[in-house]
Amino acid sequence: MTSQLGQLRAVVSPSILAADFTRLGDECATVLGDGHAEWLHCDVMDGAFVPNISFGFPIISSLRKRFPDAFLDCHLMVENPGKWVEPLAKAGGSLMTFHIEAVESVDAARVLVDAIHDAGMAAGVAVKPGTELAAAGDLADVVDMVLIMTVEPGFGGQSFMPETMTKVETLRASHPQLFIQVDGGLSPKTVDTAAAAGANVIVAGSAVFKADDRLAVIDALLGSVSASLA
Ligand SMILES: O=C(CO)[C@@H](O)[C@H](O)COP(=O)(O)O
Ligand SMILES: [Fe+2]
Repeated sequence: MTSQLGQLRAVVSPSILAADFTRLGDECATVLGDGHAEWLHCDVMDGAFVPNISFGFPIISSLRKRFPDAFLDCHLMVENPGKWVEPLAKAGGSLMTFHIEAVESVDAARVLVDAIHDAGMAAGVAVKPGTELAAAGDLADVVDMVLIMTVEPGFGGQSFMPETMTKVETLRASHPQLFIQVDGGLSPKTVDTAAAAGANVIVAGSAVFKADDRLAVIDALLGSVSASLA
């Protein structure tokens, strides 16, 4: 399958969970744009699949209105993800990533991937740190991206789990062109480990939004991945 995401390249996706929600649009404007971040990572949590509630489609829809050209990378930590394909597409999501743990079977996941594509979005599948790669790996030929969680989903600001890198290495060895995203605890200190393992999409919340120089952090993350891809 040809990925909707284009050629393999370094991507940084700042996680808006770490932004100041009272001025979310202006926060996003500080990281988006030429030579800055291409994507915005939007963590949707339902308080059931994960023990936290974050934000939902009205926020995504507002971001779409303010940033018509932004790539909205939506990480759905929700039960019954199929229910949310149409609302997310309507809100303007560019990519919908669902958790393999939230679907009944690989066959059900394939149906969901088709629905996401039919709704005009790219499709991603995520695996928690304790979940074997196998089920999501089976989908690697039909999705546009696989997300290997590097923390337990639910909260920002946690520590990167290096033991998850074996999954990234295995996936990269079998899928040289696949977009592989890592999410949780990524910073200029941990990115080299993820980049060397084969990740090309780096989600970073705290490391970007809590930094004095956000663009310098984004540059450092992009530089690490670009060097590994070269
Ligand atoms: O999906 C999640 C957490 O569940 C992440 O996207 C976090 O928002 C990343 O935050 P940092 O670890 O980079 O602060
Ligand atoms: Fe996330």
